[in-house]
Amino acid sequence: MEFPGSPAEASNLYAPDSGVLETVNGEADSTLASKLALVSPDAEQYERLLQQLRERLSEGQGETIYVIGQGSDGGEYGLGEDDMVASAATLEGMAGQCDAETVLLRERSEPGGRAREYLVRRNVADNDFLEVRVAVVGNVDAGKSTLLGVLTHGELDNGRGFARQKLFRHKHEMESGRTSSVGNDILGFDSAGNVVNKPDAHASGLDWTRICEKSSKVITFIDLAGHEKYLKTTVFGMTGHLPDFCMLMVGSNAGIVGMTKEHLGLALALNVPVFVVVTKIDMCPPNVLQDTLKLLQRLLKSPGCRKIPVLVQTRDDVVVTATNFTSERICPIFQISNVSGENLDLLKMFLNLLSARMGFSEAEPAEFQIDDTYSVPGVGTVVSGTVLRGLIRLNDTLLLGPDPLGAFTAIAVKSIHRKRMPVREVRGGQTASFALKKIKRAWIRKGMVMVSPRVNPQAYWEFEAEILVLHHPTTISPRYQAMVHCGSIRQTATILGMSRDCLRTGDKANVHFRFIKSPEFLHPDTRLVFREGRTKAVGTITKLISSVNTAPTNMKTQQVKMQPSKKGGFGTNAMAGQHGAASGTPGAAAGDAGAEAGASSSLEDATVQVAAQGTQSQGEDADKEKGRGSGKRRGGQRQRGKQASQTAVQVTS
Ligand SMILES: Nc1nc2c(ncn2[C@@H]2O[C@H](COP(=O)(O)OP(=O)(O)OP(=O)(O)O)[C@@H](O)[C@H]2O)c(=O)[nH]1
Repeated sequence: MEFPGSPAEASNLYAPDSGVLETVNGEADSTLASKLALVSPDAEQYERLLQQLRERLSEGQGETIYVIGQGSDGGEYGLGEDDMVASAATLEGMAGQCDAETVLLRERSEPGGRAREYLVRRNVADNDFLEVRVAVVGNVDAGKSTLLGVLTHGELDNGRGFARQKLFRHKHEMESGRTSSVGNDILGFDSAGNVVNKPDAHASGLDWTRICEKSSKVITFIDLAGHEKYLKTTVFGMTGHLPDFCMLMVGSNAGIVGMTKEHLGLALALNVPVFVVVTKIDMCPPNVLQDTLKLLQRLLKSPGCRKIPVLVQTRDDVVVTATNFTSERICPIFQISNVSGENLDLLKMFLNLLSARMGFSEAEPAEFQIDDTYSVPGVGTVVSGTVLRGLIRLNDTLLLGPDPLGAFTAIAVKSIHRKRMPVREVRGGQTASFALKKIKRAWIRKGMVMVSPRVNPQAYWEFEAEILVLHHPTTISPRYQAMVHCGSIRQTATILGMSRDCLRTGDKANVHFRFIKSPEFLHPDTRLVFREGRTKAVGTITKLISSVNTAPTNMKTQQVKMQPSKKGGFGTNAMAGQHGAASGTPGAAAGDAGAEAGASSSLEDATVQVAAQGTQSQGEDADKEKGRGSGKRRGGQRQRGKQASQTAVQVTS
């Protein structure tokens, strides 16, 4: 393997004190730290080894890489033949008890004999699989759609656009050969790491359900457009679809051109680990390929990127880079041909070893971020997106919002799909879609969320963020407006103030933003991209600002229209996003919803408006609401979803 990064950095990967392999197999216990630990453990040692393997499998969301013949006790690495056979048998036995499979990834010579690395992957329950999302970016014609066609359909390309035809979604894409929308393609691996995609020659596409049923791990490729005119979509794909990794494609003959740097910068700004795939090596003269690789490595090592580029040429390189990849500094580089198939096996092996970055805890309240909506005949409105945290089960009640007033509506989860497959639950890190009853598609925006009533969701008009201006032709000053991309939120915001008089390229500042259209559900520490034409800035949300009495000026007339509704009970205080908290506590809200469900046995009907941006305590709000007579209030039980939806629409119209 070549380590074009500094030798010190590269060798650190293997150094026992590097933090990467510092405790082999995660073993901190000195009695089990010897390379001989698995040779003939007694009952107690075996139990501890087993326990440790279980923990590592849960930490790795069902998989881990286990090293045999290498201790962390400072002894010489490597085992003799008999000890290796005995250790492998012990590992096999432990894996069996964890309901996991072992696959030998690599064997290497060490001074004391041989050392091996095994992938230990838990067998998943029927209809369950590990999920890893990979955003695919790169300049036009780098071969993105072609590679995805080749990987997911198992047929090589002819160099004239044969493989990509299977992926295009729009007629104009077929004609121009350019991707314009965010596309999804899946590649499934079984527990032994074999690709399970088997396209049906008679059917037009892949049978996703079959792939998911047979897979232990499914890689979802988020295929993003390469052309500059679709950059908005590309940014949305990178922020809204929450990729675990970014695959940057570079045509070896074209080199680092067009949007390549832009896309790399975007991945870096969003802290998404990047690997590079250099395509078309079949048609590229060797000197041109070398130039492209040199430029690429220089770019990756530059102060703006600070990556350690690693050319992946063997299966060993794959294991080392894949297992150290989440450290974010390593940047593996593959050189492939979609036409001859060269090195595609290395890329597939790498993809099989990637594990999702997003952890999951069942105890956390559920949060689902919507990145797309559909109207499905016979089903109604369907929302798709990513579960950011927690667990969502069939029949759970979630709060959907914020609507343009900053309010949330209780809905019941009546059907869940993962990759087009009906399931009973989804958890943090997984993508899913939900059919929503009695909710109009037009009512739902990208960036809305569905959260557990425990979350006490608030919607914010304003926030502060620490911003770095990557590029701006002149200076940015207050009142400047640009599009904020944050998760799946995509809305224009105005700069109300900042910690400097004006901002130029390269400047950092604390900036106060205000959304122009509707309040959003935000979290501090979320990364965001702020862009308008050629202006780009990246940053992190530092503070969410309550917006009591800070309704957007462009809503004033509409607010007046909304106020009287003596019958409807929309008192001024209840104007979410205008006068703070709207109604009862979320707990009360959930309770209301529950009560309604009991009364009408239709939870989807129960609309609950919960607090939006108020500074008042929830208790106070609840009291006020009670004082107004909760039964008829919008926070009350009798407000129907339809009515609320209409209200929401009126306000924006
Ligand atoms: N010879 C050769 N041709 C390739 C290879 N990969 C892709 N191509 C060809 O390159 C052209 C462009 O490939 P695409 O997959 O459409 O490129 P893209 O990056 O998806 O482009 P956009 O969708 O516009 O962003 C097609 O004609 C492919 O057949 C390769 O490895 N070798």
